[in-house]
Amino acid sequence: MMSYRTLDDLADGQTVLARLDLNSPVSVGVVEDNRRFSRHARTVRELLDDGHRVALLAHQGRPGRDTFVTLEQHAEILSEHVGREIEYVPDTYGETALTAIDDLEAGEAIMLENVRMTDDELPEREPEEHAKSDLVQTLAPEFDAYVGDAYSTAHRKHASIVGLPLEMEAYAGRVMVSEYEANSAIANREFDGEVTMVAGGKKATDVIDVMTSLQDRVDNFLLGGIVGELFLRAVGYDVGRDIDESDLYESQWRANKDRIRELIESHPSELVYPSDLAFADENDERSEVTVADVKNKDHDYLDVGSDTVEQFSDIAAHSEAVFVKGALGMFEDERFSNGTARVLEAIGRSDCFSVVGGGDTSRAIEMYGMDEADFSHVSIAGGAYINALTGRSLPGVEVLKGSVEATH
Ligand SMILES: Nc1ncnc2c1ncn2[C@@H]1O[C@H](COP(=O)(O)OP(=O)(O)O)[C@@H](O)[C@H]1O
Ligand SMILES: O=C(OP(=O)(O)O)[C@H](O)COP(=O)(O)O
Repeated sequence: MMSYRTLDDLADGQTVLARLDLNSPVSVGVVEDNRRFSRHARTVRELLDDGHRVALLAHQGRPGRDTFVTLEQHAEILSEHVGREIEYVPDTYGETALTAIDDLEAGEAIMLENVRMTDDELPEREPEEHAKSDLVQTLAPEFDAYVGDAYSTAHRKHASIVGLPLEMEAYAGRVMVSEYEANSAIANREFDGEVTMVAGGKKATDVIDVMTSLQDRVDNFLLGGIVGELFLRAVGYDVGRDIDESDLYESQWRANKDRIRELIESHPSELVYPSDLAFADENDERSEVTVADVKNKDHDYLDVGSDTVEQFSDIAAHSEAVFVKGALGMFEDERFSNGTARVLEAIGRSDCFSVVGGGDTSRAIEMYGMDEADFSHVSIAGGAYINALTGRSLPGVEVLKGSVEATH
């Protein structure tokens, strides 16, 4: 359990600065709604229903990227989820922002401007350093309390994540609590029965970080995606290749081949390889082949095959806990969704403790008609989820634990 204060400890009638993570996909300048809005809406709605005066702080993208936009659309989307109007303020901590904060009435919320549009936010610095910044020194005195809800940014030492809570009475929001407790369960090995991890997707280096860290805590690593292709290569089945101009296969092989070989040598029985794969045949339809029958790299193998799905589903169904990082196939193309969707369904049907992490992978749940409630927890974090799985520190969590005496 994380030692922290929560909204249950917040006194009545406070002026609250709440840091959310509403960082979203942006296509041609349009911010896409996603589960980060619905999740953070719970914290915001609770603060408003309890009569607090609320200013929201969040970020979008990074300078120089096409996802780096204002939070005007975020305020509109969040208002829909909260069911109350949240006024967008095109300023973060200047006079316009301070006036808007001062004008807040009980039960009202405003959305301050993208905090990454300030100079103080982004440099990775120690909390004590960030606490001295203009951003922190200007905003902190305007509020009674800081609510840290941005779990999916908690791996960043940014001013609004680690500086503000050092200068204010800090509380963990509902997203922070649920994400931290679910995602840390595997690192703390809170299970007696079999623990299984679905290790897939295209960010192989991240996944291999997790596998290396959890190698003594996980009983079955179900290998798929590019991760599965890399492990198959290490045992003599070189079936993978870079698709189009992507450099996801060869570069991640070079970067990880030694660690892959170390895992194979130290934990051979925990590694469960795909026994068959799927590809698009000459009619552009899904076709399957056993790994042993792949003669040369004449296809892009974009999913695990049906025999693999059956084996993985059975292992997952008999596990006490299952953690998912990365998809088993290129599920966005329905022809290659079988691995990801069928194994997720098997996990959802079982009574195991299940956590699905990663922005892309967790999207498969809605895409294939599953319900988030089928799983113990569906994380909205990517990097922070990796840190939690590997037991690495989350500065945004540590500062909440340290800033006030523990009450939980
Ligand atoms: N065999 C494969 N080849 C290429 N891409 C794959 C393959 N299998 C899965 N993927 C891709 O992996 C992505 C999901 O994994 P990843 O991005 O690593 O995880 P997340 O973003 O959920 O943390 C999906 O977008 C899927 O298209
Ligand atoms: O989307 C985020 O991280 P994620 O892609 O690891 O989930 C967070 O908002 C952090 O964003 P950043 O990786 O630009 O610091």
